[in-house]
Amino acid sequence: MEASLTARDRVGIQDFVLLDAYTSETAFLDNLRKRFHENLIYTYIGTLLVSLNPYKELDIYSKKQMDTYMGVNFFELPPHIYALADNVFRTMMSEFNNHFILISGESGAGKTEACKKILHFYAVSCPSTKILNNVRDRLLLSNPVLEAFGNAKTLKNDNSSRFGKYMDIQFDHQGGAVGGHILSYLLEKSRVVHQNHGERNFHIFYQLVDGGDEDLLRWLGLRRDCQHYNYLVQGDCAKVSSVNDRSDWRTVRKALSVVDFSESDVEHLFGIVASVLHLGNLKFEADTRGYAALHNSQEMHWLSKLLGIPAQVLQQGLTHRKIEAKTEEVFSPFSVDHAVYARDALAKAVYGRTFNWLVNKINESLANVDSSRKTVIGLLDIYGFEVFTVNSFEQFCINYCNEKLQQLFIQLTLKSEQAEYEMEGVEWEPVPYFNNKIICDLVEEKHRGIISLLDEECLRPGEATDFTLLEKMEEIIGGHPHFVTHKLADQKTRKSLARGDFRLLHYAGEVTYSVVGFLDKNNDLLYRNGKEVMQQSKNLIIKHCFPPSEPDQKKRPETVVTQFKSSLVGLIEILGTKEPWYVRCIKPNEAKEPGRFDDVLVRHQVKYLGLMEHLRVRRAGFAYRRKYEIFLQRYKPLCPDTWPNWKGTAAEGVQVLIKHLGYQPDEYKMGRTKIFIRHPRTLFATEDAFQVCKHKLATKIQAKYKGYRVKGDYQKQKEAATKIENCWRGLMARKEREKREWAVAIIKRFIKGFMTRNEPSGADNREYLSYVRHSYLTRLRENLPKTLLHKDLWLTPPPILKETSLFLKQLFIRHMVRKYVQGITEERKALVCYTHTRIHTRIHTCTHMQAAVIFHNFCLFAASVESADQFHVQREKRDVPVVKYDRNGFRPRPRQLVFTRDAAYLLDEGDLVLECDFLFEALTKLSAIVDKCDFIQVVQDSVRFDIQPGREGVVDFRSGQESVVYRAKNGHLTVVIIYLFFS
Ligand SMILES: Nc1ncnc2c1ncn2[C@@H]1O[C@H](COP(=O)(O)OP(=O)(O)OP(=O)(O)O)[C@@H](O)[C@H]1O
Repeated sequence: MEASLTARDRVGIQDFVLLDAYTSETAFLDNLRKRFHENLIYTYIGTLLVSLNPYKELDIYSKKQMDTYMGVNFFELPPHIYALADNVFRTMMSEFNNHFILISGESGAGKTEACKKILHFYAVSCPSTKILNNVRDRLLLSNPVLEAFGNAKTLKNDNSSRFGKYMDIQFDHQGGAVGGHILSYLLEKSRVVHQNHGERNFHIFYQLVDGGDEDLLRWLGLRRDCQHYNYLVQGDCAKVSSVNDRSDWRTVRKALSVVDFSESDVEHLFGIVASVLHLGNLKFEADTRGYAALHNSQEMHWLSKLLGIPAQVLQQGLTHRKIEAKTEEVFSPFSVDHAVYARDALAKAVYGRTFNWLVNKINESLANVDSSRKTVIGLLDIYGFEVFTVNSFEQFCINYCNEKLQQLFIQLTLKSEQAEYEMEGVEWEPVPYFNNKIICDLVEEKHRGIISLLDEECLRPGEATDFTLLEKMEEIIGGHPHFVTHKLADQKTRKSLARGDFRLLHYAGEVTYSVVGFLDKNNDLLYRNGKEVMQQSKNLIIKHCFPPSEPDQKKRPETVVTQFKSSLVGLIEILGTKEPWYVRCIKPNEAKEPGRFDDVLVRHQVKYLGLMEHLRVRRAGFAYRRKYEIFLQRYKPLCPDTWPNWKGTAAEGVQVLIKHLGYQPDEYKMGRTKIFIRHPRTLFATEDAFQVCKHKLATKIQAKYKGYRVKGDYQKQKEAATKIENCWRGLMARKEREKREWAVAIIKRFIKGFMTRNEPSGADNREYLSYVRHSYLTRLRENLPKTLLHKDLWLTPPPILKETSLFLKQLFIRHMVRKYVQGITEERKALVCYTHTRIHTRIHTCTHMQAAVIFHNFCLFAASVESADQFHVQREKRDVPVVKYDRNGFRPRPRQLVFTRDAAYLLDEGDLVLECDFLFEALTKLSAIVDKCDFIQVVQDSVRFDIQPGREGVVDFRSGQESVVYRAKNGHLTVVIIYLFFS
């Protein structure tokens, strides 16, 4: 409710308790009308729910709506029948006590619909198991059965309940619906034999005739034609557009099997329904003596068959009354009128008792088999106050019932108000209200009450009539302030009262009753032999309804009003032990039209439902009361000390808050757990202040929330990033470790391979050797000698590749030679060829003498010459390779002849080096060719030359066993063996 305080101007106030002008009927109506036009059919008076019949389907009863209301605080959502049902259920579950919901209102106001909505809510919201679903189905399906037998079309309502109904739903400790029990009150039996124009008999008759299949109708001796039956045509409206008898018949048939009716039960039940129709068609004619005689042998045949009573017995029972004298029984014949009366009485009795049997049968099916502890919610769907133009015995009973319920309401409400004040420690303030006990007493007081007087008149011997009853009432209760008759009334009032009327001033308003028919209806006489006839029935239901040992047969049966009074006492006892909840239904217009709000009609009902009275009681003390926690939670933003959080107790918080708001001491009271606010205006002012502050707060909260969300997102992202980083690092560390392990294994293998490199290839060194091989070959490829002259610079092989290296070297030299030769130009070839030929030619002519002249003093010459022959031969075969050397790597060797431009630049690039084994011969030949004997100087000791300008070098020549060149300690280049230097 708090949530909707804001919308109060547009849609009215959701709780009448908050209506400032709570004593004004007009203000009350205004609020109802405002809400009704917004399709808001529910409004509270505290916890009482006022319900306006919308006469149209509203989308407020869906499963979604049920879910919305389930488990939500009563005042948090807009008023709804589901809110009430849920609140009752939750209170029952938390307090483990019994409750009842009293649904009242005039005919067509929506009581039965409200009852069904509550039942549906429980069917959906309660826990469900197979067994519970079974009970649930029975509870739900008992409705169409009861409606078929107990409802009828009236002028006010096409589906009017013609009985009061109290239904207990039993719940186990977990909230599952485990059983149910139904009590019915005051079925309008007279409808069986008589209907006003525009009204119908009970639905079941039309359903059977219209919907029953051919075989069934044939078996029951019925025609498919309602017009054929006297009991169905008096209202002249057997067909109603809003009622589909055929489909309702199917529903009822199905429901009967769900609520445990056996085939035989169903057979007997419809046998009785058909019997009532046959009874209605019985016609009496006066015989010659003026006594009633029966002629419809056809109807009698079917009656006899369906009720299982011999036709003669039936006939006798319907046309004679049994009179018991002292020693014998005498049958006195009926007049036609008496016979008709007896027939109708029998029809009413049969139907009425069958209805009771039906209720009992349903109760058997709903009975809770488990005797464990259970709590109960009762639904009382009972007629509201009835005020017609002509009010009769029925209205008297109904209005009496409402007086009793109002009594109960006052007791329970005031009791609970008082209990609440006491519990809260708030001083009890007496509530000014009208106590209707005085009217209840007027009706039910022993010996003096209307009921007593009525019964007395019914039972007393002599000529008692409705008018003698009226006189008696005038005599005994004539002075009562709530009773008036034509005779007792003042001049002004008398005009509105007929002679046979009496008026009661009920708590809800005055009602004028016509005394005509009171005695008859109260007697509801079924002649004794009518009962005895029925006791012979073979129909099991009739047998059950008319037991042979009916208590005290000889005593007069209890009158209707006494029975009703006793059942009401029973009902009040049942209700008195339970917590009350109320639904008051209001009919907005007589035309059953949606959207039409008839002020006069509604005002009338507001009055007769006692809503103003109810509101007065509720408002007697304080208009508003709430738990401190709830109040503080809503209004704490209005005080800087309580916003955003109050650290102390809720009660202290509320105290601080209302001090800040400037509440005056007489405006409120602080209870133990609740704050009580006397006037709605105090609350509304607080609410208005809250609305103003709410918008500012909303902006703040929104900003905070956004910040919080962003922060939250950032925090989440950060956490995620840290997680990813950790994972990544872990992964990398794992990889690094694996890499290292792998490297260590490789290095280990390498070292082991190195250590065993000279051993034969095996597991330990296979890899290493392969690496060595690969490495050597790679390096070799990159360091191959560039020319033939550098062939000795061949890369030293590892031991395992010595052989391979040698082989490769030979291959390479051969390859180089081939390349060199291929690279010699034709010109050069010619030159080399010429030189060779000249050397070759001249060498033969070279004499030993010439050589001796040139090298006469050279010690090695002789040795060389000695081998001259051999030299000759070999010389002819050999080529003389000419090789270019680079400066750095070259050391002249014996048998090499270097042609250089300048001795100072020995072995400059471009010098020609001639290598030959027969050096002396070659030089002799050269000297012969140039024809200069002094061309060759043999230097024995040492020779000086310029290494570079200004820097002098010395070469010392020495003979020795082995030809060696080295740098001596004195820095001179020392050449051992034969060395010839020429320039
Ligand atoms: N909440 C509702 N929503 C829609 N229609 C409704 C509602 N309540 C009642 N009605 C309509 O009003 C009709 C009469 O309602 P209902 O039978 O419940 O009245 P009642 O008070 O039980 O009358 P009676 O005392 O004659 O049995 C329903 O058949 C239905 O058409």
